[in-house]
This record gives sequence, structure tokens and C-alpha cells, in this order.
Amino acid sequence: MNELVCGTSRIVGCRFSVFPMTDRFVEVIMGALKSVQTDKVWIHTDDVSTCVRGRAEHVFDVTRAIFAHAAASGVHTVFNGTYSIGCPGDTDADVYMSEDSRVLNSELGPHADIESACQFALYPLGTEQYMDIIYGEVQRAKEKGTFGGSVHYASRLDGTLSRVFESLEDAFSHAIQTDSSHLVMTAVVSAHSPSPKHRSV
Ligand SMILES: Cc1ncc(C[n+]2csc(CCO)c2C)c(N)n1
Repeated sequence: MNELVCGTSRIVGCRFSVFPMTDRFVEVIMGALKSVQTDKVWIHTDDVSTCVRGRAEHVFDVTRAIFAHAAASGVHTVFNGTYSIGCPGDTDADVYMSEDSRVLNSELGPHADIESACQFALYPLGTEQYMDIIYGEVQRAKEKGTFGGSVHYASRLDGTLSRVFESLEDAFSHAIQTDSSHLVMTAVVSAHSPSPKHRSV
């Protein structure tokens, strides 16, 4: 019962797409979706995006692994995702909340070292302290060494794919331990971009 707060489940969800910039996009996307172990999450793919829902650790494990597999193709690949927790009425498939916390895709091997650039934004909803929460999580990324600067409407993270996703998971999971009952985080992660870092055009 402690999974239930304010009448809503603490189920975490992410709706995301990966965009491998190659003519072979169908095999890269479908190959990534098939290679990843998704038994501990609710997952549904359509023509626009994929949605995964379940415990936070599995949602981050699965989204990171799908992006890592797609990026391992070596082509410029972008992940665009929206993570959410506490969305009122998000109780469908609550059965996945009783999975244990052992992640199924921790062995990313060399894919984990792919250099990645990310722009992310936290939206703590329903709290007046939202700016403190955002500043706190930016500070956490600075301390980890992944923070890459502020841009309009987002903060930048640079580093290996696994360190960037660690920072995203840290920001999300710490921000929900504050009094924010509903939190949204957007993230765009890019790998193998031919553009130099921070270039504006
Ligand atoms: C993670 C993820 N899920 C779904 C799509 C949408 N999509 C675009 S092309 C394609 C394969 C052929 O239909 C699919 C499923 C995406 N881009 N990334």
C-alpha cells in the first residue's frame, strides 16, 4: 500500500523515440527494441514512439539500453523522451510495481562508453518550491561532472552514455523525493553527432 500516495500510483513512465539517422532506421530501431530485456516493464510501441511504465529503476534501465543499442549502430542517433511520475489516473498496469529492483540490462559493455550530449529539463508540478528543486538537481550534475552549461529552457549534460543517463536518473529520483507529487522531465540525448559540441548552427 505504500506504493500509493495521494490516490495515485508511484508508477514511472517514459514516452520516447529514437531517431537513427540512416536509411537503415527500421532495422536499427526494431533491433534495439528487440535486443533489450523488457520483462519488468509495461511496454508499447507505435508508429511514433514507445512507452515504458513500471518502477523507476526499470524504466531508466530499459530506455538507456534501447538508446545504447541504437547508438551502437555507429550512426548519429537521437533519443527524445518524456519521463513522468504521479500523473493522476496513471494506475493501469500497476502489477509491474511489484517486480523486484534487480535491473535486467546492466551489462551494456562498450555501448556505455559512447560519448553523448544531452539537454534536459525538470518540471516539478504542484509545488511552489519548483525552482529550488531544479537548482538542487543542476548542482548535483555539477558535482558529478556531467553538467555542461545552461541553455534556454534546459540544462546540458555531457559525458559517456552511462554517465549521462545516471545523471538523468539521479535528477529524476531525487526531485521526486521532495514534496513534488507530480514530476515531468524531458531529455534529448544525442550520440555520434557530426556537429562540434555547443555549435549554434
Ligand atoms: C523507441 C521508438 N519507438 C517507436 C518509434 C517509431 N518508429 C519510427 S520508424 C519505426 C520502425 C518501423 O515502423 C518505429 C517503430 C521510434 N522512432 N522510436
